[in-house]
Amino acid sequence: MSSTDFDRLSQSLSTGVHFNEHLSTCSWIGFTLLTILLAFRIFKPDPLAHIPAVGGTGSIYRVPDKDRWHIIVSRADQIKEFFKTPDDILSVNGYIDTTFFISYLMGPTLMSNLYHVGIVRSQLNRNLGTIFNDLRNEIHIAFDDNIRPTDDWTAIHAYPKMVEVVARASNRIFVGLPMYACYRPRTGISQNQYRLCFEYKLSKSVAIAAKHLGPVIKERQDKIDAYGHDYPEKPVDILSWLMEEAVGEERSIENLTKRILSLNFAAVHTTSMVLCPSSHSEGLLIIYLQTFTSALYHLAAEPHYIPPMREEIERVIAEEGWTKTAMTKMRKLDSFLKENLRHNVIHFVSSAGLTLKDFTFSDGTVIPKGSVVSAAVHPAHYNEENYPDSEKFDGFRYAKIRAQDGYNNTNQLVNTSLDYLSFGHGKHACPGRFFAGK
Ligand code: HEM
Repeated sequence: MSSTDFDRLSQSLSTGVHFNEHLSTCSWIGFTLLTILLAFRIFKPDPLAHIPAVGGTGSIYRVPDKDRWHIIVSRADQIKEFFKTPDDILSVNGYIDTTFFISYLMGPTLMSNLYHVGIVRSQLNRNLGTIFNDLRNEIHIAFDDNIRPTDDWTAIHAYPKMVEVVARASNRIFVGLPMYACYRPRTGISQNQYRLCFEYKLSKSVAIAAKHLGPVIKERQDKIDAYGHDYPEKPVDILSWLMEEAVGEERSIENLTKRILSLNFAAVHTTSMVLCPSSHSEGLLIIYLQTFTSALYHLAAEPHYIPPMREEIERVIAEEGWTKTAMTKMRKLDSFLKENLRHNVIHFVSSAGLTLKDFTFSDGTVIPKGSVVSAAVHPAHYNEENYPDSEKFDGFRYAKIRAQDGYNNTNQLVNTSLDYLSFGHGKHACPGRFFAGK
């Protein structure tokens, strides 16, 4: 706009003269620009045109997500390629960040520095034997508090009870007893406050959780300052390991709290239910299914599984006592839980990733940069070659395989494979599955 135009416009605005005229000129310019933009959008070549939409034929297809297309890979050899693709081409974290807006909502370092995931993968898994008694104890009390023995049948809504049990068990191991005490309803903390501790309600929740966690972190920090990281009676829990590894800003109460909340999100909402990485996508009709809740429901539907599992549990405990090793000997129980995840978990896709570069499958299908890609679970879990009579729920399917010579250590709940994708597979396979399996 020239200075004369500008002067004229200012004059018009101040006097009100010719204002409508200017307004209509601006509207025309806006309308023309919009038309050009729309034309570009409509006539721009679609980079995904070569990938058929769901309902067509093809082992790689796309389904509409709420804001983008989601590409699904369904053939076994392509799923194998999918899991082998390096992170700098297919990024799980890129997908999580662009879907859940973690960097925007929780600050950039939560995604750029995933040291808490490493802690689950190494320290937590290495210490499962040490924490086993605390975990068992907590589950015991949580069940007693939530499902009280009665003389007669009592109706219970299983899902909220399981969320509570899993949240308490997880947080006993995440932050230890003093902090965990604030979660306990019997201490007077309201149910609502309790929920805020483990639900993801962003800055307000972070602030509330930090208020509870702050004194615990401070007390531990004082001991570290006085005695170093190996101070006497140091709790064996995730908060201790986070405090050992955190550097710089990550040591702040707020940032440590965010890590704990983030792990709660990963643990609680998957163990009590299954949170598919693409659970956001209404277009995919992703179904949340309660992992252990669905196991309980299945047990109620097929109670003939109860006596053999009970017999096995009682026998193993009589021989071994309640130990982590004893758990590994309960093959029927393990098999039932694994079959439940194979058969009942209808999270249609596993392990979503965002392509950071164009990527070409060996059959020549090009996946353009910026696409979301997932592996389809159904073809893997219902493949007749791997699972004879795959449509049938066979609670002891895996126990029967493990009973064969040389197969004892295979087909366990925590084993992932291209045929079993409930915990994902490959380098990003769920690191919390060993803990969840306990
Ligand atoms: C039955 C319970 C659970 C199920 C079904 C489950 C399932 C999954 C799945 C499907 C993934 C994505 C894997 C991939 O991208 O390939 C995942 C990732 C993850 N899970 Fe779990 N999970 C469960 C319990 C837990 C628990 C208890 C924890 C924490 C103690 C946990 C921590 C994580 C973390 C940190 C990741 C991200 C791993 C990475 O990106 O490298 N999960 N989980």
